[in-house]
Amino acid sequence: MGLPSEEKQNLIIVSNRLPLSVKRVDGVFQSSISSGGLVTSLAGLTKSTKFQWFGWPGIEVRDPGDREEVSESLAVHNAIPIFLDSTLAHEHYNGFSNRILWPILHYQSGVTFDDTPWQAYKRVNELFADAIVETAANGTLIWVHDYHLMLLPEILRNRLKEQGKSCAIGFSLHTPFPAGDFWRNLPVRKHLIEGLLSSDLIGFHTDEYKQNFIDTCASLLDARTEIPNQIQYKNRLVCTNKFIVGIDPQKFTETLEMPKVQDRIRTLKQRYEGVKVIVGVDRLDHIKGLTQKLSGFDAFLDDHPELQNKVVLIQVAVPSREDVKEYQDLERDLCTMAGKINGKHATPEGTPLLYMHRSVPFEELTALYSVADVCLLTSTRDGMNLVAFEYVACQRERHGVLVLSEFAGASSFMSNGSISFHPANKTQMSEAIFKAISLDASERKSKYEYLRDFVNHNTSAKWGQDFTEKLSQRCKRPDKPC
Ligand SMILES: O=P(O)(O)OC[C@H]1O[C@H](O[C@H]2O[C@H](CO)[C@@H](O)[C@H](O)[C@H]2O)[C@H](O)[C@@H](O)[C@@H]1O
Ligand SMILES: O=c1ccn([C@@H]2O[C@H](COP(=O)(O)OP(=O)(O)O)[C@@H](O)[C@H]2O)c(=O)[nH]1
Repeated sequence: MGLPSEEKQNLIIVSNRLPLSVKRVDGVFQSSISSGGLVTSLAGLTKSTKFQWFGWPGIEVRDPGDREEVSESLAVHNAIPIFLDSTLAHEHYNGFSNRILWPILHYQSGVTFDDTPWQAYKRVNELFADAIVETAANGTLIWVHDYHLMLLPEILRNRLKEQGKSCAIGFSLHTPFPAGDFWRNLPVRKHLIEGLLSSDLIGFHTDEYKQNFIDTCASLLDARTEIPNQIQYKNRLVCTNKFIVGIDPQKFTETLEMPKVQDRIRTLKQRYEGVKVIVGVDRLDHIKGLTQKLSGFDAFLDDHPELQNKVVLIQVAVPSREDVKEYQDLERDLCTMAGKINGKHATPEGTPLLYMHRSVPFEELTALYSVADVCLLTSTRDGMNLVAFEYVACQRERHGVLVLSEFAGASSFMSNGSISFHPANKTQMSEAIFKAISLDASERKSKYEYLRDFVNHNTSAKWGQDFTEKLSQRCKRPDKPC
């Protein structure tokens, strides 16, 4: 299945972050793979679908010659940079997207609105539209991703019309969409929803996020929403649906088979012989519930003195959004907590917590997933959480246990094969960890098999095919009910 081959050539993907982030080291441009689940999910599509990927390269490049050099190096990966000056990029990405919009989408209170970053957000969405309209041809499918670009569908639709072009526009939100009154915290909420409603198809990770969005359209804009998955607004019909984002499980299986990864697995197994390994991999972000995780682990160590030196938590906290004060404060708090936990529970034989504040290369990550008996994910809210999928993809041998917060989007699909808990309840977290390390082999196997089938079925390739196929149908029959 998937798009007919001529349409595969004609897909544009747009996200704030490109798969490669560019840096200048000693005057030379270098690119490295970007972090985070959005890049993982879209990169997983590249095997099955051909597309051009527009986004911000992560660096300011002013000189035209330099811009050409960066563009050429990214073109090899079908990536097209949209250059932004650093103040504008900062206000858009850190100022509005990550200090205002991101917390509201994740039910965090106390957000203060400010007009300067909002103006930057609008400007960046316009600059993205300008760049895309240049390249898009009549009939191109344009698939826009995430909260940094919520105004883009409307601006794009207007610009394309001015140029006499007609393209189907799809939008996927990678975060939750909040329920009830929460969205009201944002004074510019109406602009953003209207921006999205110029799409033909809007995708969410779960039914809950989709329904929250539909309810907001009805209450805020008086849009007609009686027919399931359908929003009628200003004479346009917009379809919404759940599309399950995933990973490329084969990439993990193949990496695990590499001799050097097998060597690394052997070394780690020897190092942790007789010790239960719990792994956590999260961007350093409030939504990942990292302070809750460390408190819960501390409670677990208090509750089980008999397990001293027999359990270790290896927590990878991937640096993220480091220019935002709230993220800097969180980093400091975590460092302090990690020190206190080890101060309290360490023995001459070792420390129970290994806290790593850095990125981990992919091969090391797969080895780490593979040797872990438990994966502990404690998100207070999380669009999906692809780490949960990745852990399962590396558990063919061990049948390790996923301990997953009920607030991760992934929990709506994976709760049957995992141990679910409320991240604000450290007693529950401690009990969940204990249960995970105590499950017998047959219980672990049946949970693993359930999750394996889910992860192998819901791949990133399938996600991309399902969405683009639906979008292409909308393009041909825009008035057809969803
Ligand atoms: O681009 P960054 O600011 O470095 O942040 C990384 C990404 O974080 C968010 O990821 C989300 O998408 C994942 C895949 O759908 C999902 O599993 C996860 O729950 C989300 O948090 C953000 O939405 C992306 O735009 C960022 O690129
Ligand atoms: O050093 C690392 C460790 C992990 N990841 C990847 O970051 C993604 C995290 O995605 P998830 O959906 O769990 O959350 P997000 O960070 O997007 O909110 C996963 O694919 C991880 O493999 C990464 O980019 N760098």
